[in-house]
Amino acid sequence: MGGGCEAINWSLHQEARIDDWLNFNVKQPADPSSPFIMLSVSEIVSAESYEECRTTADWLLSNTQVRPTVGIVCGSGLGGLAEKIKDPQVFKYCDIPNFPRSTVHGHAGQLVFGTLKGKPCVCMQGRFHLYEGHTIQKITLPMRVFKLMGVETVILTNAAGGLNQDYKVGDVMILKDHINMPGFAGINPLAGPNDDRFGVRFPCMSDAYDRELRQLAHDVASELGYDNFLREGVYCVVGGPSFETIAECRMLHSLGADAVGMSTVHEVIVARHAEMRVFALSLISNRSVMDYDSQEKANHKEVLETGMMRAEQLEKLVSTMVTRLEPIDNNAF
Ligand SMILES: O=P(O)(O)O[C@@H]1C[C@H](O)[C@@H](CO)O1
Ligand code: HPA
Repeated sequence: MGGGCEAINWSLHQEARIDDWLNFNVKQPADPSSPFIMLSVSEIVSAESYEECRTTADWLLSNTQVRPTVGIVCGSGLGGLAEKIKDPQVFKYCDIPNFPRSTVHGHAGQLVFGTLKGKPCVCMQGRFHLYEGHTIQKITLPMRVFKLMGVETVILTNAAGGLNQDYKVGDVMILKDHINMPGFAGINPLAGPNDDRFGVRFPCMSDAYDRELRQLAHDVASELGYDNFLREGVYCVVGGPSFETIAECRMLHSLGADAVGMSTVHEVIVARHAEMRVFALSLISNRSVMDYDSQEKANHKEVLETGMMRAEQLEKLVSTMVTRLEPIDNNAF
């Protein structure tokens, strides 16, 4: 291939597709007077990402009659929500073109289509994390596939450590905002050339967590009698997989974070870039260790156990919210 593209191990098929792409997009610039613009591999890959997402969405839509308007992402130990989906059609991630593989215990690794209280849904039973070694484009690919399948609202769940000292294990925190620690080091799913077919170059994140959906969650939780364990706060994402040190927990709390986790934010950024509504909640699976005299130790077993303990209420909360979701009026000003 031409200069400017580092040598990487493309398959023959991919090489052929890239040559086609280069011939179409680079060797014949739209404006003949313009100089050749040699794209780096990352630009080719990001341009490929639209094609990848389109291929994946078309493959899924050709294998199910469901046309989902709601997308749900189940975090560690929270996959039970997918069991509530009626008339489920299940696709294992390993069978879905371009989908990564889930490798974390507590993440089933399958996509479930069906209806939740009559609403057409698609549910990720298991998600992907940077610490598994996936690229940030791969872990957020499902969000773009959701968009291309017609999803309007994304509901994300995760398990997180409680930095806020008022939080107890088993509390549920509605996310009102996030702190993207990896983002400060340039690790952002939107880094690289922007694909206008998904969204704008500089998307706003100050309204990432839909105010109406947060209010709906509070209303439903009150009706269900969940007020005693419902919180609302700021979620901070870190890379993981090691849990945070005491100094890190103290720092993150001083920065305004109420909970710390290893997921969700990257998906939210891509979902908002594509102008889908976002609602997210954290199950506080453990209290972050903030005191050098503490004997507590964060561990994944405790995360999964807390998920099982709170699963029923979380499923009830989310499924009831789904029944009350109004379709987005695309003509509304
Ligand atoms: O997918 P989530 O964010 O729920 O998974 C949490 C964070 C880590 O991946 C893992 C740590 O126990 O659980
Ligand atoms: N830190 C980071 N991620 C987590 C935690 C935690 O304490 N608990 C569950 N996921």
